[in-house]
Amino acid sequence: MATTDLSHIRNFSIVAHIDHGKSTISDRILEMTNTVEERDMESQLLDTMDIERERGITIKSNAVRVMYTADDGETYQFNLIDTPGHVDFTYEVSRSLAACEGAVLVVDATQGVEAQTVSNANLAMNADLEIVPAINKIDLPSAHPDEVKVEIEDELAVPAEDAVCVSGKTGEGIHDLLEAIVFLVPPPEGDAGAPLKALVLDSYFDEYRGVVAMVRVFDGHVAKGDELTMMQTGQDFLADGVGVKRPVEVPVDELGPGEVGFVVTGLKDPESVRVGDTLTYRDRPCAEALPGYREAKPMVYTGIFPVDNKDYEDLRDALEKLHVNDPSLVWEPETSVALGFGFRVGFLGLLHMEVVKERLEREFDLDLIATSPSVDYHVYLTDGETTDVRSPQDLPDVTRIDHIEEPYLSAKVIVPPEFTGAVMQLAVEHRGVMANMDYLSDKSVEMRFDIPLAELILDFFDQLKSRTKGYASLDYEFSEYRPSDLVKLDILLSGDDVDALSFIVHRDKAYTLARGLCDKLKEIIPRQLFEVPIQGAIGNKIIARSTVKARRKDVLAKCYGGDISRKRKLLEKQKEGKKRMKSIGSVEVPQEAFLAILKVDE
Ligand SMILES: Nc1nc2c(ncn2[C@@H]2O[C@H](COP(=O)(O)OP(=O)(O)OP(=O)(O)O)[C@@H](O)[C@H]2O)c(=O)[nH]1
Repeated sequence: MATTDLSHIRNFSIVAHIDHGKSTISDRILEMTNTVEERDMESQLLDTMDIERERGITIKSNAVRVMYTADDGETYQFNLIDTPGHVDFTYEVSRSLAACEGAVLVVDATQGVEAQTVSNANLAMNADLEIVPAINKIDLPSAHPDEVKVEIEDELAVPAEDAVCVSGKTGEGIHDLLEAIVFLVPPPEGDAGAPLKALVLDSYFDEYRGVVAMVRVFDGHVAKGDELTMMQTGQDFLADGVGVKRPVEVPVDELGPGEVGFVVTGLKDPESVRVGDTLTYRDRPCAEALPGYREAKPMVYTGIFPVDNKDYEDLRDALEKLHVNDPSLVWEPETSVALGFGFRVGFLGLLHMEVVKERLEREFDLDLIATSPSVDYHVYLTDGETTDVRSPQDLPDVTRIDHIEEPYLSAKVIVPPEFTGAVMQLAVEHRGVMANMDYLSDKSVEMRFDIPLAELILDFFDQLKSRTKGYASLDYEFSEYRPSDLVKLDILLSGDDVDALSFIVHRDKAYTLARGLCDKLKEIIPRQLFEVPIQGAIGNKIIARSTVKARRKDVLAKCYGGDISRKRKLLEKQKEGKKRMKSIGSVEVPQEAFLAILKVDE
């Protein structure tokens, strides 16, 4: 396959608020351009990870080449880049946009503009992309596309006369959308004769081929056998192959200016290829590297420990491999008296944390325990020093602390007016302070408030959804560090302090949370052969307690001697349960106990 003339290439992303239908529209595009035979069509083709399919969400961006023969008779090469919609993955969206000239902005015709629609539209505009609005789900009876057009113009300042009305479900309007892409998205520019200049959009590790880099070529060409270098890391290598995804991998002779595809590097060290780096010729490098990406800053930290301590090295290895295609992941070793050796891992948000933990368990077959999430506290000591504390157990003794500062966010919630009271109350319960409130239209209100990140990572999002019947949408960004009256709450099991269960909390909430947590742990920790007192303490002061009563009977006592197979089954069941347990002193503690704080209803 030769490279395509620049005027016949269109590179675009599809961006939207979560669940507005990006993946469904991408599927229809693949189907209608015969990229995928109908019989091979499964839904959410671009969501390749199991977790993505099961949860119906997109986590990673994905780039696919589609050939489209337009009404003008010409065949165009579309490089379609699917992006995630959840606020945790905004970073991934901005990466994809750097490779495009246009963005299809999908807005659900029943929901209208939501918080992530606004921020994604802004990202696309800041990247100077041509925006093609697409109003989706017009097959639904509750669709109100004309009102959504007005919202797009008023709230996003994007002209909506060109907005295409589509249904990802029935395929209606998808043809018009493809035509709009041809006409509205500008073709890429690039110099075919210049030395190679390509942006690494993403990379992943393959057991057999080493690191595979997804790239967007800006100038020059790349082909199998080229001697290349990564400008940031200085890593040289020989291109082992180049190709495109359709969405299965198809080798091509070369990738030229404006094209998107993959380069097999053969490199075994995942660290040698960084997303955002510039790929060029070793002996004839381009004059300067592409701007690259802003580093993603982790917001949430948690301890991750192998259930079985001998898996520690495997866990480190797995983190290194995941890091190749998720550069936002950071970690450092952490030791816990209760859980042994593990890592303190930084994430972009709670969903990111869940996804990483699940990928580690599934893709690398590890049994893991995650401890309750924490933020990065700035602790000012009486001796004038400051220290960053990301794990409650690292908090210095109170006598050494002058004051503590915690990160605050500026949060934006968009809701129908009838829910403003509920949102305000929720915000106050989470130490939020209202900054302002704006009527975007008579159907939606934008509320802005300052709120500590630590509050948002507990159960804020779930509560927001349930108290607004799912109508509210949330977006947030870091604002500043502010002083807070924070204390460390310790949890003692049978009188022993369990470091992995302690957490940092605002003093005003310590009593309620301690009581809630002791009660929750009492439900979670199974009865043992002896009584287990659970206590919550600040320093030496016990502020809450509960007790797990002793178990009276042995499981086997149920089967009166004879039936051996039944006996074996019961023992096996018990063993299965044990795998997910961790012995803390003499107490068997299940995995959920370490995340119980997320489930305490205040
Ligand atoms: N009725 C109807 N449902 C649709 C349409 N498009 C998508 N859906 C449904 O809306 C839900 C979300 O669609 P997705 O394509 O997964 O949304 P997404 O924007 O890719 O979501 P993320 O990848 O998680 O950000 C799914 O249940 C789809 O079946 C449509 O045109 N009509």
